[in-house]
Amino acid sequence: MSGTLVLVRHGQSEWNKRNLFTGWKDPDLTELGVSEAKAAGQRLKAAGHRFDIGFTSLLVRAQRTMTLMLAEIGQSDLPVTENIALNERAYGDLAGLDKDEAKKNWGEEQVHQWRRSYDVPPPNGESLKDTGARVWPYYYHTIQPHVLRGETVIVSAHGNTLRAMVMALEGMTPEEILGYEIATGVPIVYRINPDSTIGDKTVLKA
Ligand SMILES: O=C(O)[C@@H](CO)OP(=O)(O)O
Repeated sequence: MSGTLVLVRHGQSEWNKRNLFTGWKDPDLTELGVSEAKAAGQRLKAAGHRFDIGFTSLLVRAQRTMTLMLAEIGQSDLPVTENIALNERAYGDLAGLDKDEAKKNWGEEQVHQWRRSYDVPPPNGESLKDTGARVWPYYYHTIQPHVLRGETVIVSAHGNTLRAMVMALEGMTPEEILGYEIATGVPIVYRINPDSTIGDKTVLKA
């Protein structure tokens, strides 16, 4: 029996709106972020998903997105595990800086490398590879066993932790992940076969 894995990036945060590097900082959702989370829940409900377990990070934007989605689905009592492994990539010295200011200071190409490359870490922060080094074991040891048992699993996390997960799930190369973006509040639904291959993928856009 195949299992289902749903990945959702949190709704817009205060710092997404202000264009600031966020990482492990802990801003809340904006009003738009709250609506995005509710809309994601409504789309999951309309697609008929009922969850067996949820996973999220220690950061309020991902936790609140999970709570808002589950309320829409009518599953506010779902067991949800919170783990630091799903926290956003640590942005080091960039956390709290304006993304456009950073481009002016260090140049567009350098900032793009820090934000989207596989293995170039921002100063004192994590590269995507470093982030993957904590996300992948957590996925394979803790999340995937539920999916392979045929359960339906929801993960509410962050742009770069989800990029790391998608990279592993889809077998993307470092070049392919460079151009891959994950939108806020748009569920990505994978049906996963018992041998861990992907059956199909659906993106629940508005
Ligand atoms: O600031 C951050 O933590 C992330 C996600 O918003 O930014 P980006 O991946 O776009 O560099």
